[in-house]
Amino acid sequence: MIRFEGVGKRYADGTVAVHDLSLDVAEGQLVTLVGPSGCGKTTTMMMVNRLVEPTSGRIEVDGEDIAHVDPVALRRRIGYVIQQVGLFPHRTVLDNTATVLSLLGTKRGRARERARELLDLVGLDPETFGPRYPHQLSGGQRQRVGVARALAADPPVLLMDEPFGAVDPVVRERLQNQFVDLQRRLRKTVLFVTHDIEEAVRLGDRMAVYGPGRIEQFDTPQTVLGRPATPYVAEFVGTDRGLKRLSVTEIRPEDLEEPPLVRRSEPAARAAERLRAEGARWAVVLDEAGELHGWVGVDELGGGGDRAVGELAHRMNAWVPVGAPLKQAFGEMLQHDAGWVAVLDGARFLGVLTPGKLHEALRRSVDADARGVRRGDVDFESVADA
Ligand SMILES: Nc1ncnc2c1ncn2[C@@H]1O[C@H](COP(=O)(O)OP(=O)(O)OP(=O)(O)O)[C@@H](O)[C@H]1O
Repeated sequence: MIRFEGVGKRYADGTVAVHDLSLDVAEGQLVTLVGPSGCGKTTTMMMVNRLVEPTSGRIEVDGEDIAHVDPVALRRRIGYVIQQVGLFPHRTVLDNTATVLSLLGTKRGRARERARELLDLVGLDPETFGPRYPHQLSGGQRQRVGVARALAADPPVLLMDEPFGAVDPVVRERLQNQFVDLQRRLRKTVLFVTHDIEEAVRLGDRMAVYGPGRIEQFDTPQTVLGRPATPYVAEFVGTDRGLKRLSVTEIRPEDLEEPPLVRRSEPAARAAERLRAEGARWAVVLDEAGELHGWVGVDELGGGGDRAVGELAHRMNAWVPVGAPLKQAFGEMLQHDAGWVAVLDGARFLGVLTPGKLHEALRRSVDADARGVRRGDVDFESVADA
């Protein structure tokens, strides 16, 4: 959708901001451009909507060489969100959002209706926030208006230059999560500039790591963190890149361990006998529908006679949905002081994730057929009642 072919930019004073850049951004992908200050990220982005003209190479948007496209027509297809949101101070939030549509000739009533939809889309109640003026909003809310406004003309391409840079870390994380949700639905082609490695990792389908004037690595966050291409990238992503990978690797069903299982309605003594024969010391307790009820120790079952397992079971609060990041599973383990977490698909129990399996999943994330993966030993000893 966006293609850079040997693109360079030398400013009039001789500064080479971008040197021989080649990069392909596929349709519907979000690519983060990350790197230290002054490495050419903003210049790269501004060449796409022709606010800056390249001095060499060519840039295509949707197969068209943009050097031959009228800049105004080009910008209509490209939403632009910047850190200094640039809202009109004397216009309401609703009018600010509708501005682009009005400029494009949309009738006033329709433009305002669409603006309401857009505010709703970015999580701002149009009734509450529409009539307000920009100074009556928090920084995070202003940024959301900026996103709504950029989406107004429904452009297939979005350029975002440190859009969440000016807000505090808590608000920034909320904006990021919300934007991830939005992007999942809208599937725009997005170039997103940031100097925050966490943000680049969290948001990007792919990330381009910039060194001075050139790209050092262009790959998925998992690969950049797991296999930095150069010492420069390794240093840039940080010594805690292993931890960062936990937040970008999802739990898959094949990562899971199958623990011993008992039914809630099973008589305790019979369950104990069966589990002892299997050499298990505890088991996960499921109800009749296969949903997680809790866990129980074999010794507790042993004295239970005819009572149903369910009466003796402990509740299990350490669980995560399948597809959640490994970081969330790790967090649950720590919070509940548990040696494993249950993984659910909706309410259905799928299996458990153990520290060993978590380690395997991390390896799998960079190399699907990693050889020599150590089998994780399940440490059922350390299960604690949550
Ligand atoms: N109009 C200009 N004239 C001359 N040099 C410029 C101009 N704009 C940018 N530069 C220089 O080009 C280089 C790249 O700037 P650019 O803004 O693209 O970097 P960046 O990676 O976006 O930085 P930051 O993260 O600080 O925003 C810098 O050395 C900058 O000083």
